[in-house]
Amino acid sequence: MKVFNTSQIRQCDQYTVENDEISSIELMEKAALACFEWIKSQFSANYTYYVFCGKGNNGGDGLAIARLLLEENYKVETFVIQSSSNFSTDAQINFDKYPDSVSFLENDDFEIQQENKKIVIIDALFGTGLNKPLEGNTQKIIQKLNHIKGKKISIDIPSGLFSDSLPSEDQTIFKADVTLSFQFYKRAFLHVESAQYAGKIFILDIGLNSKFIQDEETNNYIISSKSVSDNFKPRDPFSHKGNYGKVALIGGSYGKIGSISLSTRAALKIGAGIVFTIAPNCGYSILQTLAPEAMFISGGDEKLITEIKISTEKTTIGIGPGLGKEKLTKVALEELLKSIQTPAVLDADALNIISENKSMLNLIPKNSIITPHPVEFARLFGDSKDSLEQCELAREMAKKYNIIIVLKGHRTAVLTPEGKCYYNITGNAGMAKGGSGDILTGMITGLLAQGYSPQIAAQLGVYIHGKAGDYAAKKYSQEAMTAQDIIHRLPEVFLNIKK
Ligand SMILES: NC(=O)C1=CN([C@@H]2O[C@H](COP(=O)(O)OP(=O)(O)OC[C@H]3O[C@@H](n4cnc5c(N)ncnc54)[C@H](OP(=O)(O)O)[C@@H]3O)[C@@H](O)[C@H]2O)[C@H](O)CC1
Ligand SMILES: [K+]
Repeated sequence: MKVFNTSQIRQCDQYTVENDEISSIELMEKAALACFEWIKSQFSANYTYYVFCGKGNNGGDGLAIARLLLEENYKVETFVIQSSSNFSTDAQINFDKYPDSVSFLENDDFEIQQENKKIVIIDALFGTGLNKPLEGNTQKIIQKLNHIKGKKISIDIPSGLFSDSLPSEDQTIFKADVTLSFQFYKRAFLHVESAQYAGKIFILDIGLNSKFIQDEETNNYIISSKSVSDNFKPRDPFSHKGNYGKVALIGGSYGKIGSISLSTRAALKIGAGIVFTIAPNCGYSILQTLAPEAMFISGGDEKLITEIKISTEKTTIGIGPGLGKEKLTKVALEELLKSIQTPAVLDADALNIISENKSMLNLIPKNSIITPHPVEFARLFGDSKDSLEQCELAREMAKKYNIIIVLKGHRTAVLTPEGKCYYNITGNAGMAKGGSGDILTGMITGLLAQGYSPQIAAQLGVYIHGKAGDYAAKKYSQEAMTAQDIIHRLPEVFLNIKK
């Protein structure tokens, strides 16, 4: 699913009006109707709706939603911000059509009775036409709204938030519980600094022109469930274990055998045919007990990995979880990287070792997948001022080193050597716990071994990982779920991927 910037969304809007049998006012009505239907499906008529509208098309949406609510006898109070700007053409039409009186807001002296009242505040003040940070009266209005208790819904985007950039710390922005946005994710919804204002995001289809959407180029995408099922390869009934690849997960050190055992179990559970674990000898009994399906290969020492003895020709390597950064381990990693010709997966301490020996970056086989969290990424490639800048730096580094970077975070992003960015929108805060990353490493390595291309293995890996995490949260709660529960919920994910 493509992510467009504001100017592309505007062009798509315009193209739809010029090429389809729909006028801009009809498109606004369609957008308002989609919001109204959503609201109706969630809230009863016991609520009072306070609709705050600007003078642009976002305000036009708000006025149309308020009218639709009134027409079905919901209790509605509508406010329009008084400003020197005129209404946009379509907002004016909806203002004229509004069957009740509206209150014009000169400043923040409006009153909302909160006692014992179920209230919904609808924010249709500013949308994608925001041209500068809010100040003066608009700023005061939004600050006041942010202090009122009630359900808060933003139309298209929280007012005060820009679609394509991140806010500064002192920017005033409406804080929504829910954002009902039209047709596309906006980039701001995919970065933690801005997404926190949007709450839960629902993308409503308003039928914008599909040819435009198909032809218009972008470098940013969402990994959709459709792309996952399109790329997913069901198992061949005539196959044997040799058809599903050979994996070697390498890592663990004294006290950190758990991490490589999680990777091992994830690789097994994601469908890899044959799995080896290379770990220090202290991990032997633990690994053979926790993952009896996998074979153990000694990493050469009791407590750390000093040698990696595996033929890398037909084996897909995943290295890093719990590895440690001892000098002998670094040498073993260096030797391994020099010997691999095919893409591998590098995570955690494998990346930390490389960040302390930057020349090793050039040893990473092309099309390999590295899976840093933001701090590991910064150690490798330097600091960034925010997550958007870090994402752009990752895009450059993926191109420069010809690798795939899985930048983990609130919305994990997969950056490719072609400069594309694929955001993952599955997953939840219950996964922000030790061990989740080790599982992702095992999953991506297991998918790569099964013959998925590195880019698809990375995309499927992050999507499936997040989806399994969502099932785990549903069953055990975000608080009580642990990383292992992500592995346990993989069956639901596979049973639900359309084959
Ligand atoms: N394809 C779609 O997604 C559709 C989107 N719709 C809705 O349209 C808006 C975008 O509408 P637009 O009219 O372009 O812009 P806004 O409504 O967001 O805002 C324009 C008005 O806001 C004033 N403005 C802008 N920034 C500020 C500011 N910092 N302080 C005060 N006022 C500001 C601006 O005034 P100017 O005088 O500065 O021009 C305008 O008055 C989109 O978000 C959707 O909600 C369609 O309805 C359906 C299709
Ligand atoms: K808004």
